[in-house]
Amino acid sequence: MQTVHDHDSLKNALTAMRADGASLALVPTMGALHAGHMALVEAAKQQADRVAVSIFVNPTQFGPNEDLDAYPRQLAEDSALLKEAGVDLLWAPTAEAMYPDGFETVIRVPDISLGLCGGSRPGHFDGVATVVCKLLNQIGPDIALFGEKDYQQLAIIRRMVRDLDMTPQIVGVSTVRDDDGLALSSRNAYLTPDERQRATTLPNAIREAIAAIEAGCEIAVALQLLIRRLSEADFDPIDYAEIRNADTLAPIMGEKIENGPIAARLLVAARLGKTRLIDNWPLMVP
Ligand SMILES: Nc1ncnc2c1ncn2[C@@H]1O[C@H](COP(=O)(O)OP(=O)(O)OP(=O)(O)O)[C@@H](O)[C@H]1O
Ligand SMILES: CC(C)(CO)[C@@H](O)C(=O)[O-]
Ligand code: BAL
Repeated sequence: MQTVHDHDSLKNALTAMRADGASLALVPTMGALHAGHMALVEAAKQQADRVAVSIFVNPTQFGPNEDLDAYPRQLAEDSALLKEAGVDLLWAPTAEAMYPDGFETVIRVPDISLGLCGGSRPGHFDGVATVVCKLLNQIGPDIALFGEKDYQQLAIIRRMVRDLDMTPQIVGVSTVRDDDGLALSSRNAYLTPDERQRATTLPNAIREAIAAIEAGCEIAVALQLLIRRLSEADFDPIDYAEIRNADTLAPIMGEKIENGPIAARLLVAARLGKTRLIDNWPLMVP
């Protein structure tokens, strides 16, 4: 595996990797790799001849009071994992390489960024869309893979790529979970042992709400029960618990469904201690 930190080395590495006409997949990450990231790498290997992974803790997607400084950074361990997994290229740009002096362009995908994580993390998705656009331009992959755990992010990237006529195919990968159902996330490392146990309330409450809705319970009632269960497990604040159209992310809330059942997603974000957890699950709204 070749590891590069600057644009000239990246260009040379890509030219060599592409010389035989090989197809290329990109897996963008912020590092602190876990089995969720490695599932993206495995899916990438199935779908392309060569795999590139980027690791960049992107400052522009963190709000002023968020965890940019605390975010885990472990390039040596990450690099060993990627090498072991058969990754061909690790792109780990410096902040200066990504954002040179005078950098000012912003990519905004305004409607899909409204609400959900975009509501509780103002500006977050401008930072994500801009850096993903740059990563896709820098690497020029045939496909790029993203986790469904960050469902709104995936929808925003799909829309950006479509709107800007970008060529990579965007592939979504199912959420990888621990045995007890908690979605893997680099931020789970912030949880105390006690919080880690209580964190399972999040996927459990989501699945219960979905079972209730699919059995005919009113959406508003099921969401109230979900919020109550999270509060009882000391999640505070609960940033959102919403049901959205699975494709467009348009809200679905108590209106009469004319052409039901429709494919939807129940999405939740809530804080447990100092850790903000997100999760989402598919459902059919009858
Ligand atoms: N449990 C998971 N299953 C599948 N994909 C995942 C999972 N966790 C993260 N990913 C995906 O990996 C990519 C890189 O994510 P990132 O580096 O932010 O990791 P993370 O664990 O989501 O970290 P964070 O704690 O910041 O949310 C994203 O496309 C993300 O959706
Ligand atoms: C897509 C991404 C790598 C952009 O910084 C980040 O938001 C992430 O890790 O999900
Ligand atoms: N996994 C999404 C990146 C973030 O929360 O900033």
